Amino acid sequence: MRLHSNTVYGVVNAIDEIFNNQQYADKVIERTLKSNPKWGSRDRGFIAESAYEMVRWWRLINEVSPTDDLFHLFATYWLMQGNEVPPWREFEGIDVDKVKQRYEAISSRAVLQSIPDWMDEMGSELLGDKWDDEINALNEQAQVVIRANSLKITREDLANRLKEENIETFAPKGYRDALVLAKRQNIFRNPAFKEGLFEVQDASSQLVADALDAQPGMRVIDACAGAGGKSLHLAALMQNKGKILSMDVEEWKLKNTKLRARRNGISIIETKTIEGSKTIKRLANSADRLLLDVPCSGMGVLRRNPDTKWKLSPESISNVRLIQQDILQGYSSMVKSGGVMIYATCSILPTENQMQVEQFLQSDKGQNFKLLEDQKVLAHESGFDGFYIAKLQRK
Ligand SMILES: C[S@@+](CC[C@H](N)C(=O)[O-])C[C@H]1O[C@@H](n2cnc3c(N)ncnc32)[C@H](O)[C@@H]1O
Repeated sequence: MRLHSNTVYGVVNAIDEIFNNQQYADKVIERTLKSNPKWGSRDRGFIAESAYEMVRWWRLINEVSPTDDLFHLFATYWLMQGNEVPPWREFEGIDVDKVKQRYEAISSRAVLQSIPDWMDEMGSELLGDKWDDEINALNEQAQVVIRANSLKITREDLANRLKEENIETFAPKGYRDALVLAKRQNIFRNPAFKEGLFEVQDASSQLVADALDAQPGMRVIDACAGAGGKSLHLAALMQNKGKILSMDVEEWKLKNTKLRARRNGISIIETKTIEGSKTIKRLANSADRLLLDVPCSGMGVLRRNPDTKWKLSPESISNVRLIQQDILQGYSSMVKSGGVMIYATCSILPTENQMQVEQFLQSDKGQNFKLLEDQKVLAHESGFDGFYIAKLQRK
């Protein structure tokens, strides 16, 4: 593939923003693409993919590159992808053989997998034999998965409709509404998306609403609803009958939920910003089903958000674990006796998952609950994101 200097500069500038100005990768890439409307879809694809891959392999690239100059780092990345580097002034000092030698001399798993040492130690300690395969899988590029909005279309009809537009998909087994795109592409501009026929949602994430077993007519609370991905899925499973209260501490996220609900043809979602413990207390014993899709480290979704590797720390994981336990303790009272609660994370770490549930069950509040089942979804076993889903019932 031939390199073009304007797009390489685009990648290098984006990387500069991400690492030297501590900006979020997805926001920087979105801004870069927006500010250059003349770039065609190939150029956009090149910039987004190269920037994400450089973020993913940042530690390894830095180890192998002759210097920390951003063009040298880009050239190292480019060579490591099996490409050739053109004789540009920016790439002077790059010696292909030396890059190869430096790469071959590395034996540390943390460097080869391009993760911080602490993350490798934590993963190995908590996941044992499974860590090697898991971190390998978490470094792969994520597939684009969509969920057919069953309120408007069946999965089969959606697949046929996309096929008419030359978008090939396949239906993974075990996920009733999921379709995987055969080729990665930006699907948000597709008219079917604007008509609310599908949402982009990983297959593992689609297991969460399914596990809650919400029936039409029920009263459901999604207490950490964010931009509403799971609320929308719940509404579809409930055939848009009953009531879903989508709550979050961040009001702006709930605004997004409302917009998405309208596009999806959903009328049963009401949103409420959590102002404090009073908001929760007022809802005691009110829900047939309660979803706690809690904030987490995101260690199960590193494929989608590779910059998480560089933003997390053992301290930030300890902090989020405190919030998770607080949410379990404080929010579980909203479910009625006999009702079902799901505790879910997009993490693969047992400390955020089964150990949190065990701690809850051993606490005073947890005495009222029993664990029905839990799913520990690992990326290397499922082929999709890493998730944890525990189903508990209030006695
Ligand atoms: C994993 S995300 C939720 C994703 C969302 N359910 C979806 O499917 O798109 C966790 C959410 O919890 C919210 N959050 C953080 N602390 C919270 C708290 N104490 N109570 C409720 N929500 C909280 C965050 O703002 C974030 O939107």
